[in-house]
Amino acid sequence: MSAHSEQLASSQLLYLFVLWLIPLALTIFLIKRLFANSVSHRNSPPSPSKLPIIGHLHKLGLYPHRSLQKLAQRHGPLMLLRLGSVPTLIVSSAEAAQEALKTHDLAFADRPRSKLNEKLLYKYKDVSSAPYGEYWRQMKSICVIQLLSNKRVYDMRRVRENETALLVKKIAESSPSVVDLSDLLMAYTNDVVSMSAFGQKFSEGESGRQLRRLMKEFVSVLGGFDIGTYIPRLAWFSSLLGIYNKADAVAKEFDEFLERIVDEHVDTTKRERAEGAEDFVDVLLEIYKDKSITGYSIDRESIKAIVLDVLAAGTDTTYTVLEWAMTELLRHPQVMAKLQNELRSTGRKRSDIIVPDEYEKIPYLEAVIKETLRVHPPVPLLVPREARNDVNIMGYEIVAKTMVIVNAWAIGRDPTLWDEPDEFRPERFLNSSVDIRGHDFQLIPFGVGRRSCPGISFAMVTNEIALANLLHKFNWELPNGMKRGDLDMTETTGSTIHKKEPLLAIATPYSV
Ligand code: HEM
Repeated sequence: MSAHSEQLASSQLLYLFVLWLIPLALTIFLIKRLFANSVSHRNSPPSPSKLPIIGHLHKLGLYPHRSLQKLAQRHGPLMLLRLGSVPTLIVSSAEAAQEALKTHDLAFADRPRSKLNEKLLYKYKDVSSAPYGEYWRQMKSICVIQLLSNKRVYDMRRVRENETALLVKKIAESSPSVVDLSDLLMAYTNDVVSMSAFGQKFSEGESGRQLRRLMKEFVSVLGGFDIGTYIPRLAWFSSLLGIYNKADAVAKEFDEFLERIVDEHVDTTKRERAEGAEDFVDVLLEIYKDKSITGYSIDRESIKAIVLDVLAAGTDTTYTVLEWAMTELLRHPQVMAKLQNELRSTGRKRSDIIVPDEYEKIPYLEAVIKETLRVHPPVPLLVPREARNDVNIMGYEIVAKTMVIVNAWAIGRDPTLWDEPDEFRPERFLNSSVDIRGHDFQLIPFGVGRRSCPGISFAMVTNEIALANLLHKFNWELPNGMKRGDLDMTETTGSTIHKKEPLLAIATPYSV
């Protein structure tokens, strides 16, 4: 979802606030030094100099993945920062990521708590923020086995095929005018996710309008910066800004929306069931009614929390890949031409919707998507973890409750792992076994281990079918004589990184 401007405004306001704290912090720092006793330190990872109260918060800047990469180049692949009062381990190399996420997967399998997560995510009853433990294990296994397994994702192919056909139709009808690809791709991914989750579209009708507005507000509040998370005694400032009241209001309205969805599914006569497959709410209600399916019961709140997770974790992230892939293809016409040749050389009819799947692999298409995930991982710092106990990692002692941030963006651009890491060159994946499923630590856009993303297959097939058809059926150029070097690559701020300016392009239907 796009909440760019709100996120930017709130980030900038908070950033100014953090800057205002610097003189205060410096004064306290000097006073403390005057009275300081020598303190014994454990063998902690290297840490840049910090300020009292805010610690290293001021070093994050508007693009933390970039600032942290620069810091790691000076201080090493394991750094210990203090974000306010929160000790935070920053992991910036493939080797360190393997140590943290594989060797010590269990120790780092928790998520940090925050007041905003608590308010917006049903008191941590969703999968992504749930504390590590039995409840999380049950919810995660419902996602992995019941909702997002390869079989379920395959069974839901009609939704993807219909939405892809619609996307192609919209673009063909707009030709030769300029199309806002960002807007179209966001509508496509959001509709695939919401149709799969509960059989309704984001882009249509009154309920779609409400959902679009709600998601925008939800992402803006959840992705915004809450100083109270890092400096609890300054939580009053977040209250003053109205952040917590806003979170309560959004949570309440979202809950009413999800209640209605669940009610409509309970009373199947009230809704037209999508042809063919069940949606996620149907599956969750079956488990709710019959605990023998999973061996444990779930309540109504868990159903709503899982659906909310799917919307929050699945829409923005999936769309971002398509937007950056099309941006890079427009910047690299020779890559686009090579992909089009591959797609068009197989003797398919122009009107057919191409459905790449496990039976029909399209190697260069896969390579383009992997390269996009390497250069533009949608969630560059993954989702923060938290140490469940004291851990010794690469000779350093990490204390329980330390937050862990893995800079997947920096790892994907590490020159010791990748030739010309800033270049978009899908060929690097053609004769390589490096994959995105969390076994190759130089490419981990979906995370690794117990807490890794359960939506990989869903996201990959949703992106592959759309990209294959956009490139098979159309030739693309930039509008108004724009040169490819002029394409604005500025990123948005926030936890999921989009292109800041919408991607505009002209499509011409391809004819043999
Ligand atoms: C390109 C698309 C996507 C990307 C890049 C992505 C990335 C991620 C990342 C980095 C994590 C945290 C992993 C970790 O801590 O190791 C995550 C977790 C998660 N993702 Fe995704 N995701 C995507 C799509 C999806 C989709 C489509 C769904 C659901 C339909 C989904 C559902 C989740 C859930 C529920 C979690 C929490 C897992 C847990 O805490 O155990 N994601 N995702």
